[in-house]
Amino acid sequence: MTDTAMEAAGLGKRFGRRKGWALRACTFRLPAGRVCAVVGPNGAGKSTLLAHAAGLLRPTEGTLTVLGTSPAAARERMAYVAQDKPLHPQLTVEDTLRLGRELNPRRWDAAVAERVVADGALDPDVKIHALSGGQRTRVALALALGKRPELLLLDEPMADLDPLARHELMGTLMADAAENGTTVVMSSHVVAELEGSCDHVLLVGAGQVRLAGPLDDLLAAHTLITGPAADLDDHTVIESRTTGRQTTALIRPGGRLTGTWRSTTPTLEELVLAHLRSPEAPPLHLDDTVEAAV
Ligand SMILES: Nc1ncnc2c1ncn2[C@@H]1O[C@H](COP(=O)(O)OP(=O)(O)OP(=O)(O)O)[C@@H](O)[C@H]1O
Repeated sequence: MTDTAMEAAGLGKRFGRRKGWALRACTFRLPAGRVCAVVGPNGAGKSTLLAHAAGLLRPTEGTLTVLGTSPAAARERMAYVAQDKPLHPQLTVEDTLRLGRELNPRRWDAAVAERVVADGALDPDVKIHALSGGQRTRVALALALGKRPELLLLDEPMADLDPLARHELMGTLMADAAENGTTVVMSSHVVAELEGSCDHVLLVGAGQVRLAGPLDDLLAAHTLITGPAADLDDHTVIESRTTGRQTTALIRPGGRLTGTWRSTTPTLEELVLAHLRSPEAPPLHLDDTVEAAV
């Protein structure tokens, strides 16, 4: 078993010569056993990255390894829930789980798959095409968890779910991942919900990795300050807003903070929002990759 769940070195993807780069020069390392949030604006490259990890796309340049090997070689040991949750529409819920078992005879955990379906009060005899989007998500997650993956790739898994189902399924997912040491890589736009679940962050913007590392380290590297407008030249300013004489800024401190600033550690949401609003902010890698803080 490797201690690295996913590693990219100079990963780049271009869909056709006339298109721009969907991913470019992406270098990061994700240790095994982490719950990693992949965040970024629409079109940033999150799905493209996850599809590479799942072995559905091949890099134009650079490399991406998962579980210490190529995505193709690791296919049995990982599960991938794509954004559109492709399932066979004519199969019933029960048939779908049976297919999951037949396709994964050595690893299949019927108990967890059946529990996820039962928690949503889904009729096992109903056909997939008759399910709502959220119910289909539940079946897709049941299939993925039933596979007992070492690496679980989830592309916006919660987007279709109502808040209660989202809360309940996130709880199931996190408890299951913790119990089995599963690495989870999950893209999402609902950053506030990731706060209590993820312990690693990959922020992608315009195809590049802008923040990478353990959540606590990334938060600790930033400070949210409020106070009378003053010179911040000694620090890396990610975002700064001044109203009247009051400035609020998210910075990477370059030394001791002088002056009358009130300072706090940002939340994940504050960290992500500031970086989304400031696409020119310098990247920060705290994940042991060769690319150090720039
Ligand atoms: N099959 C494809 N053919 C051509 N271009 C593509 C293809 N898939 C993605 N792209 C382009 O690659 C870029 C990244 O897309 P991607 O779907 O990875 O972004 P995303 O971060 O997942 O976005 P969203 O948050 O909207 O789901 C976009 O510019 C998109 O148009």
